[in-house]
Amino acid sequence: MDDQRPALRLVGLRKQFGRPAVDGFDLLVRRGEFYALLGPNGAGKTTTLRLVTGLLAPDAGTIEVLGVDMTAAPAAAKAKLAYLPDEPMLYGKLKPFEYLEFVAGLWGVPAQDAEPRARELLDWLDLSQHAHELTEGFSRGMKQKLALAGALIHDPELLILDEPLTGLDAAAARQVKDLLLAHVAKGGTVILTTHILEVAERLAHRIGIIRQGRLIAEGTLDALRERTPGGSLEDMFLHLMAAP
Ligand SMILES: Nc1ncnc2c1ncn2[C@@H]1O[C@H](COP(=O)(O)OP(=O)(O)OP(=O)(O)O)[C@@H](O)[C@H]1O
Repeated sequence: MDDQRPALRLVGLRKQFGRPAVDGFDLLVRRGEFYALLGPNGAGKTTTLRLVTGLLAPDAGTIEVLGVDMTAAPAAAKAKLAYLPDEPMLYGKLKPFEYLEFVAGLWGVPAQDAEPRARELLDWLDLSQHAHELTEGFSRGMKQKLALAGALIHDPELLILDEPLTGLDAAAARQVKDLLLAHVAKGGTVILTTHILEVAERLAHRIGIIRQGRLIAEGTLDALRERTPGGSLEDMFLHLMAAP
């Protein structure tokens, strides 16, 4: 049955650029999970997300999005997900609503569905008062929030985000976190990378730690903490990074 399929299954995923960036990555994320991927700079997090979202082709391994194979059926697999890159691209000459209409059109969302959804997202992210401004004048955080709205406009089942909270002020970070939690509350799946351990601690059902292109530890916050008795997630993370 469709519902039994994981949101994401990676088996033996590999990609190298001269040297391995993703080096035999296995991962299983269930539907309705909030999964945080942590790892030091250069560990392979962004490359993994770019493989998963079909922006890069793997050298080896399989990627299954809600049961659909990314290599065999890329269009069907991509339709089930949305990707928010760490530096999203907007079209500066569009206003927020025009941008969302444009993205909705790319996904084939009918205008009568796209319009109320766009308004709801702009309201939620506190961007409605900027509805008549061109996005080229937006601050970095405002652009990031609008890009998130664009990612959500076709109501994807799986939402994949690369460092979505970096550079946001406290209010914006709260709006984005609430939106992600709402996505999970209605049955969607969220996978994000973050360097902010507190985000992983507070939001994620499970946390995966990646080092040198491999998943080296994974579990709930409590399960991971047991690996470093008395320690915090930060202690455990630094301990794992320091291991030979
Ligand atoms: N297009 C590319 N060409 C060459 N090397 C690349 C390319 N993309 C990534 N790499 C290399 O792959 C490795 C993993 O990079 P990646 O960006 O996936 O790491 P990351 O975990 O996202 O790091 P960060 O936390 O700094 O964003 C690095 O050694 C990086 O230099």
